[in-house]
Amino acid sequence: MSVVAVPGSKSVTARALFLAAAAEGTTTLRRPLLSDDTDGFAEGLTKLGYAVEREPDRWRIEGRPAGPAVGQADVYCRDAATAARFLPALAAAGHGTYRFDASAQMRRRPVAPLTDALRRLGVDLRHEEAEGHLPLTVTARGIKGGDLELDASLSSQFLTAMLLVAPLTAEGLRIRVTGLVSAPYVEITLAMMRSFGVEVLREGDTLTVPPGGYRATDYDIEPDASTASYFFAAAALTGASATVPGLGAGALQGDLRFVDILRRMGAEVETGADATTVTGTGRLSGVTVNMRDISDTMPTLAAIAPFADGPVRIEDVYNTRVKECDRLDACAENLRRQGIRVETGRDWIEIHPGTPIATEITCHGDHRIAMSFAVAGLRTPGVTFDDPGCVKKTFPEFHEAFAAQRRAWGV
Ligand SMILES: O=C(O)C1=C[C@@H](OP(=O)(O)O)[C@@H](O)[C@H](O)C1
Ligand SMILES: C=C(OP(=O)(O)O)C(=O)O
Repeated sequence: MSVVAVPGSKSVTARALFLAAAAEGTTTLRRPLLSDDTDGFAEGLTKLGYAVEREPDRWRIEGRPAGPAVGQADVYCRDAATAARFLPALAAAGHGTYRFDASAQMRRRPVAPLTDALRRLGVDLRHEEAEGHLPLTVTARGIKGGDLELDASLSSQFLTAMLLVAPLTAEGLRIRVTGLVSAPYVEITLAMMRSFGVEVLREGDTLTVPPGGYRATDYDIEPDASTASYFFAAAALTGASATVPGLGAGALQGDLRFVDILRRMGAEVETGADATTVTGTGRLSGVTVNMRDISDTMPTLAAIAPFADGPVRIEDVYNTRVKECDRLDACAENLRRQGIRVETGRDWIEIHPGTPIATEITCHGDHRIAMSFAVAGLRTPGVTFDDPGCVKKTFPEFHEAFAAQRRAWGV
């Protein structure tokens, strides 16, 4: 058995930072993720005037339920969609002029359903260049609240942003949601809002959030389940065993369900109260899976798919085309260059069994493409990367940690 220390969850860290900023009192976050996305998020809060004190394993944030402490700020969200989508909502609840910009990669990703929702609530918001994309400026005078319809078919993050800000509005929000993707991320949002004192009422597709009520708390960040997928997949692929403490039956993140796919493919999976173990059995069968709920782990599965004994078909993942890159195309391109037969459609990919040849992986600046193909590289000596450093978005030490794990496994 090999115990793998996986860094903190990006999604939980980003939400905890927002909630801490919005709460009455001082919050301590334990074991936050230290990466480019979360560093960008924390820096964004600092720019908005929140006091964020950072020691490596403990961040302290002073909350301000009235919104940002400064009247003007310029926030650079880097590659982080959590920052680019959650922080403008937080800023809108304050009073001032706040500009948000991001990297070229993040500028290409959509924010329209969020910015439309804010505008419908009366927020003055201007896009500087392309409509529905960063850069944008919010001229905030608080949010009154009310009823909203929200299309979450491109990203659940638009819904999370509106849910998180809802208690800061004067009257609260009632949101009717359509087309939701990545639904488990909304469950993380609701569970964490509850930890900070706010209960959301659910009736079918409608979520009602009362005004007020966030309270500071001490909060432990669980390990990142999407990051854990690389170690679980590596175990399944090589016959090794990976135990990730801190991700057990009570974990918040839907991406832990990736192990159910590995189990269907032949791996042994044990889920304990506070840890999950995957052990490879030497068998990896083909599978057809719907990954709408857990699409950050689509590249993990796609990269190891050639080693299955039958085709691997992944369905209902259109929104992976609007992530750090077009992930369906990036997976297909790299697999084809490795000599693997691949078919793709609007929202699916099918990968046939084969023996990948060593090539340079084109990462498209996407951490998940790099980490996924590093896993598959366990069975393809000589794989290299055009941009290995792109892993900094969520796991700056990935290559070193993965190499150390490999030595521990002897693979
Ligand atoms: O809310 C979140 O923290 C996230 C939601 C998901 O995005 P989508 O809802 O855009 O699929 C996920 O892919 C992303 O990495 C993190
Ligand atoms: C899609 C991702 O990130 P985000 O949308 O938070 O930028 C990811 O981490 O795979």
